[in-house]
Amino acid sequence: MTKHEFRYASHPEDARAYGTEELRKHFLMDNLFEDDCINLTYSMYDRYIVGGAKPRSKDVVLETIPYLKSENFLDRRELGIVNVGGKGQVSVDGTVYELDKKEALYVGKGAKEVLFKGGSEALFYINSAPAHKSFPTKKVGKENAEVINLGDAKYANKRILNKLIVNSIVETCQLQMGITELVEGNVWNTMPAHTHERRMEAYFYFDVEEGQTVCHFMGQPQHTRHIFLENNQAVLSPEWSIHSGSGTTNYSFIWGMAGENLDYGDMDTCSPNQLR
Ligand SMILES: O=C(O)C(=O)C[C@H](O)C(=O)CO
Ligand SMILES: [Zn+2]
Repeated sequence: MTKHEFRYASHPEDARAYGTEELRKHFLMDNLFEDDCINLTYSMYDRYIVGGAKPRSKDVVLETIPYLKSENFLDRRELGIVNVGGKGQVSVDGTVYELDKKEALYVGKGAKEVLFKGGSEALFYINSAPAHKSFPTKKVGKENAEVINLGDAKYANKRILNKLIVNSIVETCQLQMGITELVEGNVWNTMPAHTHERRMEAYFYFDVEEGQTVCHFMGQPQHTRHIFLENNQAVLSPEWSIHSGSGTTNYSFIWGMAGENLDYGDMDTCSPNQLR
């Protein structure tokens, strides 16, 4: 069963007035994984879809949702999947792909059936963006990732960034996805923070130790707000917003984005002491 929610986009000046509940209502996605379901949030930020598939006692098929007005989910879209649970399988039009934890699958526009195989402990995190062209479906294993070491233990932000679905590895129309892993003893991601008016972004936090939390910072650099996230929760980052976080432990997160360009390095960075 494929369930869906809808989120409008917010003007940054309106978002400044949001309190805790409104911030959570508009930006947080806290119910991604439900047994034998696919839970999707369709956002008006670049019409990006964020979701999760948790097949357990049966196979689960990605169904079209009313906002698409298309016969199949991928008639006019592309899809990125990252497994954050135990080893699992995804079948695309009958071809089966094995995904270990932290491995990704890109599915191009035009695929008719995406099926998440039941009977495993897999948890599939999903991002999707509109697509104008069909690129081949491709698995991106750990060995294919582009790995970058970032940060410094002195600033508590030492982390390993794994580019997975980026155009140097797999051709896509808009979608870019990857995993950043905080090294033990480090807690700050994406600090110095940045915005990119050309692209929206979504962050999904996982491998957060039980009982711990991540404080995600958002908002315009001069008007920041925060949302606390638990394990396996995601947050939308509008094009005008920073997206950075600090945990009470180290953790990992998946970043995914879409918009005007495919240039990962296109960021407007702000130094920590410029933030308000
Ligand atoms: O740790 C980081 O820094 C990131 O992972 C940054 C994200 O990849 C990002 O925000 C890309 O725009
Ligand atoms: Zn970013």
